[in-house]
Amino acid sequence: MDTPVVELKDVSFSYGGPRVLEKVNMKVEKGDFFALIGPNGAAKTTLMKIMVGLVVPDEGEVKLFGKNVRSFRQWQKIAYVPQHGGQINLSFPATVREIVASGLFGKAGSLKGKSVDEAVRKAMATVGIEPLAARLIGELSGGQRQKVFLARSLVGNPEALFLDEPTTGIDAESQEEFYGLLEHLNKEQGLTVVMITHDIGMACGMANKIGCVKSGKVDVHENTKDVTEDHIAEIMGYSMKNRRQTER
Ligand SMILES: Nc1ncnc2c1ncn2[C@@H]1O[C@H](COP(=O)(O)OP(=O)(O)OP(=O)(O)O)[C@@H](O)[C@H]1O
Repeated sequence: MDTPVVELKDVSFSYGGPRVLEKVNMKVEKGDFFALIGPNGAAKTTLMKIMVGLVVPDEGEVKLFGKNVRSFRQWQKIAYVPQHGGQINLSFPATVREIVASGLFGKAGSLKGKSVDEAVRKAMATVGIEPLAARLIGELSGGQRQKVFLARSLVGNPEALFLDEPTTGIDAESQEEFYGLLEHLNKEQGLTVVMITHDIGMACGMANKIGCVKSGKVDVHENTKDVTEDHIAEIMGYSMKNRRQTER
């Protein structure tokens, strides 16, 4: 079997107070579409930051592609899209093309001139935003902006993509389109996807593994086709009212 993309062993973490994660053990395998779900404040974002090496756990071991997560070489293989694209300043006069190209920062290596243009063009074409290339990022709709962030994360040709609630605040139609893109990248191109979401329906329908984060632990469900939406909602303690709110 291939080396896992991410492997956590007995990982614990606190921000100074009580532990938000307690002896977490889990693996993300190559080709997984891994959905992380859980109530607000359950530590999903913290867990993802630990996976990509942005937060160092107090205890335990984190490996990315079998090596120490803090190794710069390992970071070259992944892309991380934080919530709201990392609170980018929308009044900054950057074009879509420039934002996508910024995804090559620190990764371009031997890419020069034409190769950079080609990589940027390819990433924009993959998510269907070529017609927006010269538009300013602040002029776009939420759904269009999410596609720009996705293109920026793909431009460095990552092996794994980590997305923190990428469809928050965008309309249902744009969400569907965005999930379709992710499914294509995962199934057709073998990209490993780890995604935090509040959309249980999507998680059950698309992911092959669901990690339920609650009370400092992560409960992983495989064969998600056998796991019903209601079952997951019950485990997570989501009321029907909450589910309707989060799925909007
Ligand atoms: N920088 C920080 N300093 C102190 N506490 C923090 C910090 N970041 C998060 N926390 C706390 O850690 C816990 C987990 O937060 P985290 O953002 O990881 O949860 P989450 O599951 O992603 O939540 P949400 O679904 O609301 O985004 C929360 O109680 C939060 O208040």
